[in-house]
Amino acid sequence: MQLEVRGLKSGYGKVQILHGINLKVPSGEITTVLGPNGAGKSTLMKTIAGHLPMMEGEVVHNGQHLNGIGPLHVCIAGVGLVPQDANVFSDLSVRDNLNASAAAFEGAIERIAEVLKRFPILQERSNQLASTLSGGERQTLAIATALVAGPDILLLDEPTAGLAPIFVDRIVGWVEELAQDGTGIAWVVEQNPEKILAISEDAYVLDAGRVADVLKSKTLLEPGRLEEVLLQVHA
Ligand SMILES: Nc1ncnc2c1ncn2[C@@H]1O[C@H](COP(=O)(O)OP(=O)(O)OP(=O)(O)O)[C@@H](O)[C@H]1O
Repeated sequence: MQLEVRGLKSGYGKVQILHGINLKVPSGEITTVLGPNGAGKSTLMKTIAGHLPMMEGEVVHNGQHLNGIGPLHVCIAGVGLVPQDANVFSDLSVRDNLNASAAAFEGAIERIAEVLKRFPILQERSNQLASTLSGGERQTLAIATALVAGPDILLLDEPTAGLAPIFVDRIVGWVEELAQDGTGIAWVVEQNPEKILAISEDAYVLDAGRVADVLKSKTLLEPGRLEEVLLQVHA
């Protein structure tokens, strides 16, 4: 089981941002996506998830083509996205955010209990409005609402950005567990790269809408190597 992206081109209106991306997200592995600001990492995640139309290319998951089926059907097919921003309903409680996500997916109501067990902090705060959660709690809720849909591929767009180290460690730990349970993870990484590279298999380096390099993530943990790779794409 895996997600495969072939020759993907997309952008905003007539402005093309991605120029033929090839990417594999195998199940049970964490695949990182790195690159400078504006390289197209979020655009890639949004396009795979069906939030942006593709101009060309294919997204195939377990043999099913996801092109043009729209975000809800991409989720139903088993590919979930945790976007960088606006990833929870602020005016709803934690519990109602989970219920709202569950409403669209078969068997999802039963998964709420599993998800709350995985994230006890959300259980404790189930009646609290999402707008009053801390940044780390809100990101946890965003991940939890994606999990309620029962994805076997999860796209994470910088879920640890700006979080306190304790939440970074928790999220890294949870995502590692999800991968061990068989979920394929694509993780857009900017902050805390070392923690994520240490548990990831392949790293895709994006630059100006193209894949500049595909490396074994652990090689980027060698002193100075990550900086070197990112400087090369800036050159
Ligand atoms: N809604 C939009 N309309 C038009 N252009 C956009 C839109 N969103 C992003 N872009 C442009 O697309 C390009 C890629 O942006 P994207 O957010 O995908 O990059 P990124 O690699 O995720 O960057 P960052 O690390 O800063 O989040 C940028 O030039 C950006 O200005």
